[in-house]
Amino acid sequence: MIEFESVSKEYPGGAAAVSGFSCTVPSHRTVVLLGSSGCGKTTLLRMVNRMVEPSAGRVLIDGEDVRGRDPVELRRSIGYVMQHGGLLPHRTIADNVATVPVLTGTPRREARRAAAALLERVGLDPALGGRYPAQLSGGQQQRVGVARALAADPNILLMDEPFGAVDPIVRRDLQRELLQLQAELGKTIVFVTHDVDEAFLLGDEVVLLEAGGRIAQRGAPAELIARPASDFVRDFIGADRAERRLRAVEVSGRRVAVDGEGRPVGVLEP
Ligand SMILES: Nc1ncnc2c1ncn2[C@@H]1O[C@H](COP(=O)(O)OP(=O)(O)OP(=O)(O)O)[C@@H](O)[C@H]1O
Repeated sequence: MIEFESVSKEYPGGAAAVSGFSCTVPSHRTVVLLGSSGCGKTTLLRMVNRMVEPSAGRVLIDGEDVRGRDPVELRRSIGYVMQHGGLLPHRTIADNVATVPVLTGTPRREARRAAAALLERVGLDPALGGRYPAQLSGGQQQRVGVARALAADPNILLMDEPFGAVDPIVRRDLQRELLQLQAELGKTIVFVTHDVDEAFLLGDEVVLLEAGGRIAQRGAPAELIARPASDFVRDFIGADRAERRLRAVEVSGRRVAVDGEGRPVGVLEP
């Protein structure tokens, strides 16, 4: 469990990036921090592994203030996936994945073997382990980023717009694979995105942020749709989403759901 207790952050010379943010991320759940650029999502995420120190308030992991933890050891114990993969360009894929286990004492050969299994787990051919990051597609690099974050078998995964830089089809694949992985692994995940659909697909709970890290609303995706707490929430999640009425039409023997303007939104199960 991760607890943010009234955390604030003022960067030198800047306005408050986050003020008085409180939130609990239950163990084995995915909480998505959703909001526009600059609302403080990354700042909040990085407070968990002490890449950012709060100006006030504290962050607890399983009841323990992270300030009492050695930052290097803390970072190695938490998986972190960045938007552009953050892979080391001059190391092979296998070595990128094996970096933290090797640093924490796993013999290199064993770490490489584990890396190959992890690559498979995230849907990559383990033979890619011998390549360098630049020899992989963007989507493949993101998968490696996830494998690397999982390598030390952390309880917590921090994911900062991990699928933001890939095309919509690959993005969809990565999202589904993450759901599958999470169903198997049950990590405690904090996932940052500005994409409403991604947040609603992945989040057990969504925390919608306004400027300055203020919580506009938090809840299960369906709650945000059913009862948006303000006009801001209504607008952010898609002004018409809550009001959109769907109806079914018959097309080539299947029932297709269409919205009020006749746009198809999906096929209904028989
Ligand atoms: N190292 C820093 N020094 C000064 N100001 C910073 C620093 N990092 C972030 N900020 C400012 O703090 C605010 C919040 O930034 P943050 O990166 O947390 O937002 P974000 O919601 O993650 O945005 P994005 O989606 O664009 O990454 C912004 O106004 C940003 O300019």
